[in-house]
Amino acid sequence: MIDGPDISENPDDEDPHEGGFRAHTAITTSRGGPRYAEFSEQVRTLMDHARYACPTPEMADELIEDLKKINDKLATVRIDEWHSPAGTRIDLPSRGNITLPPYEVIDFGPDGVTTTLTFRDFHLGGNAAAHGGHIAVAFDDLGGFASAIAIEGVSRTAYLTVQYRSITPLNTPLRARTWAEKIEGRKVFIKGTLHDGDRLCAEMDALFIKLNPGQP
Ligand SMILES: CCCCCCCC/C=C\CCCCCCCC(=O)SCCNC(=O)CCNC(=O)[C@H](O)C(C)(C)COP(=O)(O)OP(=O)(O)OC[C@H]1O[C@@H](n2cnc3c(N)ncnc32)[C@H](O)[C@@H]1OP(=O)(O)O
Repeated sequence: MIDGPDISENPDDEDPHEGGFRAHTAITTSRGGPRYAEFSEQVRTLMDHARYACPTPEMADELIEDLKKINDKLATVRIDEWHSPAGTRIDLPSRGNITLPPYEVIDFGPDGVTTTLTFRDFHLGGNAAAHGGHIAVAFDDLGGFASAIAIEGVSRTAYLTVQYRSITPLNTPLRARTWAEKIEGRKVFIKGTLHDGDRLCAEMDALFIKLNPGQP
């Protein structure tokens, strides 16, 4: 049975994973410890710098050694996707998922989800503008979020189209809104907008399908 969010801090307390998708959306605020937010921020900053860095060959040698050490350390604490902090820490930008453009939820409910979304240096597409693919990534997650709220269940994206209306700047707090426009059986039609102040940057039109119990 697909239910709403599961309030659980202890991974052992959670329902077992059903089918190919999790049956409950875990809500956690302590996984990864009190400094997990700082850890995530350091990873994002690393990606920002890496995007623009041009190391000398000597520095590349050093960086490779340093990064190897960090990767070896991280490899010792890898766990499964259902219990990792990334994706479940609802107190952090984008639920602690560093692969997503960071957003902070301002409001969510039956009318949809409103967030402040900031594309970083590593989301560069070209000419100081955000990459269109990253904009679609943000819409996919925020569309899935709005769908989850609307149907109180888990859905997958069947299609997602983005109209890029004007340049989306980096390092600028933007306003993203997604909402369910219509629900027909398992079909959840989601709309979204992305604004820089009053200026419309992009619009999204998507269909999410509510998953059947156990459906991957
Ligand atoms: C206090 C704070 C609380 C915070 C709480 C936080 C909550 C946050 C919650 C959540 C946030 C996370 C959000 C993440 C979101 C990410 C989502 C993704 O990226 S998903 C990965 C990409 N998508 C795929 O990989 C799908 C691949 N495709 C499939 O698996 C299937 O095709 C699927 C499931 C989409 C549909 O398959 P079928 O077998 O279940 O259903 P069939 O029968 O084919 O379709 C059902 C209906 O939909 C229509 N349909 C299906 N696909 C369509 C399409 N592409 N275009 C138009 N219609 C389509 C069909 O014609 C049918 O319509 P008729 O019922 O006959 O009217």
